[in-house]
Amino acid sequence: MEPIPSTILTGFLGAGKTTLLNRILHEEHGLRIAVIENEFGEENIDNEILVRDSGEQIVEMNNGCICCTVRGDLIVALNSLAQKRAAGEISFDRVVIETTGLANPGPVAQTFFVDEEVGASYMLDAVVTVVDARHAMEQLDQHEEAQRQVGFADKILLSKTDLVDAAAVDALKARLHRINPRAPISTSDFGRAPISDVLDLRGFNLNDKLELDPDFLRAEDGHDHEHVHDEHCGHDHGHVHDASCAHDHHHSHHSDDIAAFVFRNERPFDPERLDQFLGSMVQVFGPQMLRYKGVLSMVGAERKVVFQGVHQIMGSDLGAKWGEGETRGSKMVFIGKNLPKEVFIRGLEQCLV
Ligand SMILES: Nc1nc2c(ncn2[C@@H]2O[C@H](COP(=O)(O)OP(=O)(O)OP(=O)(O)O)[C@@H](O)[C@H]2O)c(=O)[nH]1
Repeated sequence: MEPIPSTILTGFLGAGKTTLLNRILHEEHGLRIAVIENEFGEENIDNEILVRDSGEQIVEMNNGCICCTVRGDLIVALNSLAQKRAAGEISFDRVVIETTGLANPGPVAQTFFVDEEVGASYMLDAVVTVVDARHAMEQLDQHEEAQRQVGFADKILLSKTDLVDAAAVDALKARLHRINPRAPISTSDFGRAPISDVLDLRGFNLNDKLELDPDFLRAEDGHDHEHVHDEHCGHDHGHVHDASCAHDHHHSHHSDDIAAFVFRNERPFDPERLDQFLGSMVQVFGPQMLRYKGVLSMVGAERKVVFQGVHQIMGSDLGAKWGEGETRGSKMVFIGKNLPKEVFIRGLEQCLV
């Protein structure tokens, strides 16, 4: 049987996850979605909001979606859903797991790789993070979990953009982009986001498209974001724009613990050396390595190698053939907490032929 595509929906407290799910659960889209509320033992308020007065653990919605509450182990819940599905007791095509606002999505994502039964029945499609445009700046300043949720994202949805002005949205987008240059950002206005922005993103699939904004790469090459902000804002604090300017100003100087860096080189890698190096890096820095992904050129290989990982768990696969006339080379992006960029870059250079 084909593995069931699964989406992890995360976002800080009150970001708008339930609002988004509620819309998905009530919309006619022809998809049969099982929603898992991953509350880990807490009293589940969300489930009551979603399905209203029903005491059932699994509730079928009239558009075919299923809502299910997990008060314990996510692995047990996923396996039990898969068994019921295989037995023909319930029917659904995909799963959305809503994590609690304070959750670190890492362990939830790892469930798909570490548990064999879950791995056989499900395929992690993407981590989708809802970011509250009104409160995110403060949340990112104060809560590492908020940064982590952004760092893990394969897709970011901005909620509550109706409550802030365009300049604040731009400043937030720039910051989110610095934390996670991989994740495309779009908006979810009271949960109104196209379903294609939430499901079937294939963010976790190994493919050889490593989307990176060229501006980000340029910035990495030496441009200083902070200065761009300064010039833009000026230092005139008595100005009318002061409120939002001072805000940007303050945040542009804030360095998030969770950040990304990129490695690029046109020389091919020696696979053995690279394997050894990455193996030892995940041993040491795995807990800080939220997400990494790359398209690599290996010496003597006709095909691209695509690799990615979450913390200590790494995987790689053969990608497409290098095109004729295509410039061969590798690019990798690492998103993590306080990662020693220089150590990674110098180490990776040592693995080149
Ligand atoms: N103005 C505005 N309010 C929104 C938007 N999206 C959600 N909200 C409101 O934000 C509040 C929190 O939304 P929820 O969907 O419950 O957020 P959540 O992420 O599920 O919250 P937790 O489960 O507590 O982490 C609700 O009052 C929503 O109506 C939006 O786009 N604009």
